[in-house]
Amino acid sequence: MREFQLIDRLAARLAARRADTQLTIGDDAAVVAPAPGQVLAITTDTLISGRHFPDDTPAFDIGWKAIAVNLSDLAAMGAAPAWLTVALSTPVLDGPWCDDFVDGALAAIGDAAVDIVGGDTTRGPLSITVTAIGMLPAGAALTRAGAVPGDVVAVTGTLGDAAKGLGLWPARADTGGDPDTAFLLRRLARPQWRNGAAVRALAHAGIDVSDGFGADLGHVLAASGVGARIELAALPASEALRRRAATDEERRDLQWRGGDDYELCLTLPAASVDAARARLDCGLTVVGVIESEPGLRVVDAHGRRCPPFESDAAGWDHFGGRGAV
Ligand SMILES: Nc1ncnc2c1ncn2[C@@H]1O[C@H](COP(=O)(O)OP(=O)(O)OP(=O)(O)O)[C@@H](O)[C@H]1O
Ligand SMILES: Cc1ncc(C[n+]2csc(CCOP(=O)(O)O)c2C)c(N)n1
Ligand SMILES: [Mg+2]
Repeated sequence: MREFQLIDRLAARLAARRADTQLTIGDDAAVVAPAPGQVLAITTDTLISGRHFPDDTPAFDIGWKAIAVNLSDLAAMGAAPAWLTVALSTPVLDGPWCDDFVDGALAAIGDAAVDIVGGDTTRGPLSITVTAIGMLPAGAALTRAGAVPGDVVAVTGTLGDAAKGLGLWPARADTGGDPDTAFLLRRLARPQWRNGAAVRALAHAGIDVSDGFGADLGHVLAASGVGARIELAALPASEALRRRAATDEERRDLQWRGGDDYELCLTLPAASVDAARARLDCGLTVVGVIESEPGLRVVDAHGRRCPPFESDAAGWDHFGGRGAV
């Protein structure tokens, strides 16, 4: 297949759904019309084969993940997603692979009113860069800087599943029939972006958990100039992770520093938690409280401090720790 055959094929599959998409794939740039009074939230994330997903990941899952991680960043800002561009670098133009990739991308969008309005296609090592644009009312963005003492810290869904899935990936041929393993692998391959826009007005601060819960919460604390007390035993874990983690220590470590979860970490008044939970379809678990004293205080079920979890070197860093190799 040639480059322009691919683009024609994409254009045929990606008809605009939104009335405010004025010009989509096919020209030098897309043209979109944000609603009056709304501001745009813009984010971009690259996925590199072998670094963000195993080299032998199916095309559908790569398409899914490339979209989901970007929609997760918009969710963390409380923005309603609207437009995406998808830049694909690939060593070969393989029609069925591209069809599966687009199937996965569209599945990650689901029934959200989001248009893929453009992109780029080049030959090179497999990597995908998505830019996502969302809308929200002026002045209403859910930033990392809004946490205030007395807020509770809450997290959607469960933590640690994707990191466990990554550990299980190499032996999946032997264990793929096991439902817990299948669940954990799926959590890695197809992260679910959360409906951050629905809870924007209830929360004070938000971030999505990509690098690890401890590290990403640390970004909120630093930006807000506050600290937090977190109860390790309160971190939400799936039944699959509870069963598949060899020890409680392994489970806690994966939950705290695993990354790739794409859950939302929110700070909000305790009185708003039930309302926020009712607007989400994924659970929302209170794991701690924001305090005025800077720093992270992590306690176990007996109220004892857990210093290893308080280190700020816990998360994924492409140029340090686990990410440096
Ligand atoms: N090369 C770059 N040029 C300009 N800004 C950058 C660059 N890399 C990161 N940033 C900005 O730095 C901030 C933090 O980026 P970071 O990638 O850590 O956040 P994130 O996108 O939420 O995390 P993740 O990539 O794990 O999803 C963002 O505002 C991002 O736009
Ligand atoms: C093959 C393979 N090796 C390692 C990982 C783990 N991983 C890679 S990037 C990242 C943080 C988010 O990335 P970014 O900060 O670039 O958004 C994490 C947790 C993976 N998913 N696949
Ligand atoms: Mg983020």
